Amino acid sequence: SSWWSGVQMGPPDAILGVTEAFKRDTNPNKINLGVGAYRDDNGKPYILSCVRKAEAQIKENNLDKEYAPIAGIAEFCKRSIELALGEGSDVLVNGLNATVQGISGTGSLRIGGAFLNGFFPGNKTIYLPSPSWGNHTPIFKHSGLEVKSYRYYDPKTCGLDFQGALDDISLIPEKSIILLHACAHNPTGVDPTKEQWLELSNVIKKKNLFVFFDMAYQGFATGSVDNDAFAVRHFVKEGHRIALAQSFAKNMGLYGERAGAFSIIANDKQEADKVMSQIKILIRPLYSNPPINGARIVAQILSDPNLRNEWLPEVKGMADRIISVRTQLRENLKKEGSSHNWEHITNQIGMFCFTGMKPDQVEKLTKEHSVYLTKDGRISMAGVTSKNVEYLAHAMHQATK
Ligand SMILES: Cc1[nH+]cc(COP(=O)(O)O)c(/C=N/[C@@H](CC(=O)O)C(=O)O)c1O
Repeated sequence: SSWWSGVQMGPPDAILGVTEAFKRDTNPNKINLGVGAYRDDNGKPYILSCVRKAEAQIKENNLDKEYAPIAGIAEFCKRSIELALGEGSDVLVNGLNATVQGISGTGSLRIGGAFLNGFFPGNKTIYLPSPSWGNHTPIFKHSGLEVKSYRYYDPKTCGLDFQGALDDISLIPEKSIILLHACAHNPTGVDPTKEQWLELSNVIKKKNLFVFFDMAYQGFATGSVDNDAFAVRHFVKEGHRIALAQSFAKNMGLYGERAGAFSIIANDKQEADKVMSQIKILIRPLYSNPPINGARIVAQILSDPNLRNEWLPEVKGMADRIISVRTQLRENLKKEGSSHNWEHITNQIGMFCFTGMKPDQVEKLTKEHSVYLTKDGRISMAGVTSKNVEYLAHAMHQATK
């Protein structure tokens, strides 16, 4: 018999598998609202013009193809953490951060999980919001951490269960790890208000919990990289020594380039250097050193004032298109005569709308209307355009009336 006769067929990925099913559908009206990847108003993937210009400049530099350092391209790391914390941040001035390049957001979270599993002195359990991005649980379980959750989403209001979150957080054993989505919560699109972030910071500090921020959408939620970093910057200002995973997949459209960063903020420079040395030791046997192309593009854009000033309006443009299709979808559902309250479609923020549709309604939407979305009723608003929003509203009304 074969070595592998015991291997079972695994299920398709809950998110990426939706796109596979979408590709097989021959219906010309089909709509892919699965993967959180931006599309323009013609439903096409979008390459930012600042990215094209950065690539041209890089090409002119005739750079070699040597290995990057284990920690990645230094300029990329410096510019990434600077984007997150803001240029004047004390942390950067005092060199308290240990920042490495990760394989996009996923790889940065994974390095983080591995580091925490190896060195976290407290309770090696990470508490995720309920629900959270589908890949968070496997990432942290593979890292060796125990995974638990705290209440976050309120299905009754399709909004934040703030009191539930506070109640659950106050029950988390001290010195545990808590994961927070910095902005544009996935899959719900529900973010705490600024006041609620202040309260969360106080409760989490009182409970002496360690914060791991996942910031995969900086600039993509409100269109402002500074607004979207509010929570991260507030927590750091309040003295939380956080871990942070960043991704440039969405806000620079670098999905397949896999550009991301992982940071630990230490108490002093010496501690940061020791932490950095241990993170490098765990990266080396994982993938040795990261891919250079995406990091070079990000470093070029963030370090060249002209490119950076071209990027900011482009990321705002993507955020604004998402906000406008939210309004259009809600208006068209009203036109369809839907009796449901769809206010959450415009209250929610970022790439996703957590529609509240049940699995059987999702099933109908896909089977009868060729609209593809994840079973939890999450739709990637990036897949909605001014051309397909009426069709979508009609289909959603038929599936939910
Ligand atoms: C919250 C969050 N964190 C990290 C990532 C990782 O992205 P990366 O491409 O590794 O930088 C994603 C991607 N989310 C979308 C794509 C995916 O599932 O991989 C999604 O939810 O559709 C997130 O939504």
